[in-house]
Amino acid sequence: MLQVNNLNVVIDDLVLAKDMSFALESGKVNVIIGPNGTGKSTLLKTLFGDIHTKSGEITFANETLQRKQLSRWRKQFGYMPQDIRLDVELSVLEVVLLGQLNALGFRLDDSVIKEALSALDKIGLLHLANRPVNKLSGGQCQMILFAQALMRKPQILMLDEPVSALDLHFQHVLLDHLDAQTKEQGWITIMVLHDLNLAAQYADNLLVLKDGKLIATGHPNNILTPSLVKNVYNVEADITKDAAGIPFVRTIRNNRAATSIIENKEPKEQAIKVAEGAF
Ligand SMILES: Nc1ncnc2c1ncn2[C@@H]1O[C@H](COP(=O)(O)OP(=O)(O)OP(=O)(O)O)[C@@H](O)[C@H]1O
Repeated sequence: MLQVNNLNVVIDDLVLAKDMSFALESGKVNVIIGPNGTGKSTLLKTLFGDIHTKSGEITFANETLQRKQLSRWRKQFGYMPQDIRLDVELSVLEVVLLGQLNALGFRLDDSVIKEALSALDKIGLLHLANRPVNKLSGGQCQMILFAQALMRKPQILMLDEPVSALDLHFQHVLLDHLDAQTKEQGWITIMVLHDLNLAAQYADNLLVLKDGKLIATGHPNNILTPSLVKNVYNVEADITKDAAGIPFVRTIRNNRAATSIIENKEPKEQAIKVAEGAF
């Protein structure tokens, strides 16, 4: 169980976590949703120990996150960041093997290479094994980083918008694989998604953030409602449920661009003046 108690994070006067408390269970896929800039990536980085907390406590398996013991804490994590550029002179296979960096010796064990090749095979990318990663497409890089994260065999796996560059087929390959591995291995998986329908299909538990606050948490079948979507994104939505009770979110166009320009005229002019004053 990963437990977060009364977490507060403030950076440059921005409140990015406000009195946040939640508990995440093993073998479950947890999906964080919320508007841009609301603190989703910051929360992942905070759990990883990358960001100082103002107050609060983060515990996992009877251990509390402490700055003195960061390297030990981080060994429990696999982390696939939002930035998917792979600007290194390495082959795909070498990048996947880096997921096992802690265990690699001077001589590579055949079993480790087989495992990396098998990871690529399972996600349908074995044919890329010897290609240089800096020549891959954005979506291919994202899949390779996913294979690398799986190689770590983490207890807690965090993925920041892991399907942002993927086509429909690979979105489901990645998420199906992630869901199966999470359940099979008993991982705590935490990922950020923007697509509410993917979140509804794959989350065992949704964490809904707004302005640094956890405003709702629970199974998508129970908490994904038109009023939640309106409250979080200021977008109207119809939500229907399929036979399994999984919500399907259809958002409704409302000529927002035209109205928001008129509504925000004054703040926009003020912002231009402030920006001009900076030069
Ligand atoms: N180290 C930092 N220094 C200053 N500001 C930061 C820092 N880290 C994050 N922020 C700010 O905190 C806010 C939240 O950032 P964060 O990346 O957590 O948002 P997010 O919810 O993941 O957004 P998105 O959906 O756009 O990826 C942003 O305004 C960002 O500029």
